[in-house]
Amino acid sequence: MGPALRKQQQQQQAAEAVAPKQAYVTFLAGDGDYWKGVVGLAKGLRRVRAAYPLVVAVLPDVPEEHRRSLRDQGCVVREVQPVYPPQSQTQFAMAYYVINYSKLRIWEFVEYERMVYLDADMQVYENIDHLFDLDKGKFHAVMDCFCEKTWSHTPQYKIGYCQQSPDRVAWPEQELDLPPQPPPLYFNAGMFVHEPSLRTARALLDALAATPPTPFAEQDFLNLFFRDAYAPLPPTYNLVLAMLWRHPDKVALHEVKVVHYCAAGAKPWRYTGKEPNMEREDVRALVAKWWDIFDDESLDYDKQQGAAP
Ligand SMILES: O=c1ccn([C@@H]2O[C@H](COP(=O)(O)OP(=O)(O)O)[C@@H](O)[C@H]2O)c(=O)[nH]1
Ligand SMILES: OC[C@H]1O[C@H](O[C@@H]2[C@@H](O)[C@H](O)[C@@H](O)[C@H](O)[C@@H]2O)[C@H](O)[C@@H](O)[C@H]1O
Repeated sequence: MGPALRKQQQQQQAAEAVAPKQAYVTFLAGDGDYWKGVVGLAKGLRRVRAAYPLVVAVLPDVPEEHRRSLRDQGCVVREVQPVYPPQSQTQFAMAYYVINYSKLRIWEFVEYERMVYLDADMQVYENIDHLFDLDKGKFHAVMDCFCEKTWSHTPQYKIGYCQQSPDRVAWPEQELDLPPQPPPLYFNAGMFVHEPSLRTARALLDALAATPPTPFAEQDFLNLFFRDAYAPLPPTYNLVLAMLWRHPDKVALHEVKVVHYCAAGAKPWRYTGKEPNMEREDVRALVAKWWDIFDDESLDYDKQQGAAP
């Protein structure tokens, strides 16, 4: 090997040695408008001086124009192949949820030791880099809420039980057609801390092949797969918007670090304010806050001279 090639290889090894082994990661599918959510997220992470890059797992159907917009915002764009659940007649809570199984590909990003996953319909308003220091071997995520209509297929919705306020409607002990215990703690799969590993990636896909799909698609599956490792985080790290009207006593908006715009009609880039609860002042303010960041050109990657997003 000539001296020039040896020098280039040493430079490459030196660069790899300092490359961050940790990153934020999100998922983008289709040629629709979720890319705007990713751009907002990249700018939001830059605004809070996140120390790590934002990786975007994109399905092959994401157009080059959208990928360019993400790269222009400093994102690391990684194409992944879709993951599908076994064939079934399952009715997903939302028909498009079937593509969300492809989120599982992020366990294959083994150039990173630890990643924080965030849905593209989320925004980070305070620095959360400390999540990368949480205990390893656990699955850190925020508990979901069972009160929205999207849960109407579940026994807990039917009796009005929600893990967010377990004392509001106690789980009946003697109901014949109900399990004797409430469901195990269940997380929202819009934000979680995970450790990429090919072994785990393989185990996830093998388990998926043997698991009949259920209404909340990969979220149900991840709750099943990580049921013994789940470690709940406070709702400040993933404010599922419905908490504002379903469990207002559990929400202190000034403490919220991450907002998840997952209620019907809440996606800021499509917001009309006409769907139920979308006319609320707190929701309007959170949507306006998202747009303030999205429209802030000073947060664009090129303006920050390559600062970490
Ligand atoms: O057409 C779509 C639908 C979903 N997603 C990705 O999948 C995530 C989960 O979907 P969604 O946010 O709609 O679920 P929700 O949390 O609103 O139920 C999104 O945030 C995106 O990251 C996407 O990229 N394109
Ligand atoms: O594919 C299933 C999805 O399930 C979850 O969304 C749900 C959940 O938050 C419910 O509690 C809400 O009622 C509902 O509106 C919302 O869509 C995740 O946020 C998303 O990333 C994805 O895993």
